[in-house]
Amino acid sequence: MKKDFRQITTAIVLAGGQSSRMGKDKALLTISNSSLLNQICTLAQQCASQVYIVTPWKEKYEPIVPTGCTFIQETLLSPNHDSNSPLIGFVQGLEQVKQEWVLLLACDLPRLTSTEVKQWYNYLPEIPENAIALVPRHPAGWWEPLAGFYRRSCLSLLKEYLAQGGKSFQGFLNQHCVAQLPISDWQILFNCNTPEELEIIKLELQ
Ligand SMILES: Nc1nc2c(ncn2[C@@H]2O[C@H](COP(=O)(O)OP(=O)(O)OP(=O)(O)O)[C@@H](O)[C@H]2O)c(=O)[nH]1
Ligand SMILES: [Mg+2]
Repeated sequence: MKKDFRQITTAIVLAGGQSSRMGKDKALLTISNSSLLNQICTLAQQCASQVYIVTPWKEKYEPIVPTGCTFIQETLLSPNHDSNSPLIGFVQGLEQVKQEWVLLLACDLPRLTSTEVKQWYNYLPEIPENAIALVPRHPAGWWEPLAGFYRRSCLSLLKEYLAQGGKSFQGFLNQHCVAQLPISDWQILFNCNTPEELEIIKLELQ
């Protein structure tokens, strides 16, 4: 019987950054009457059998996320900082995952659709056993790590990487066998980081 990868995939949504370029919390930005965090969680629920939201600020987001999502309380590792990093948030989330695959998503991807993500699943059965992830790679060479799939089993490699002083997804992914997730239209991964980018997206989607 054909394996249903959605049944063995947990989505992790990261919602813990400083939004310093935006100047206000990106997760709470509203486009077409719902917040970016609500939109990405809704998409995640349509694409995976379980949805985790990793954040240090559960109380702030609880009222705005769809029923059925589970919060993972992130521990801040440095008392001098209000946030960790996407990589550390991911590791803390991954520690709770029981399923074989994780669909990792940032909260600031307003053009991403569930239709697109469901198509990505078609590539999962094809990827080699030794590939730890299936992630888009921009033609210029960098990875788009916050919109892709990871094997749960890469947790030990991630911890090793952090223990050796590694900090970035780019550095981590460059060290390992990673399958490239084909993206036909890069606009779909448009990242809404600044007020100017928010204006563009509001004009387009509202
Ligand atoms: N859980 C968690 N998520 C994070 C953390 N840092 C960033 N993120 C998330 O990772 C995604 C992409 O991060 P960025 O676009 O760099 O967001 P940011 O760090 O808030 O924004 P800038 O301060 O402008 O760089 C967003 O969904 C953030 O909420 C973190 O320490 N913990
Ligand atoms: Mg971003």
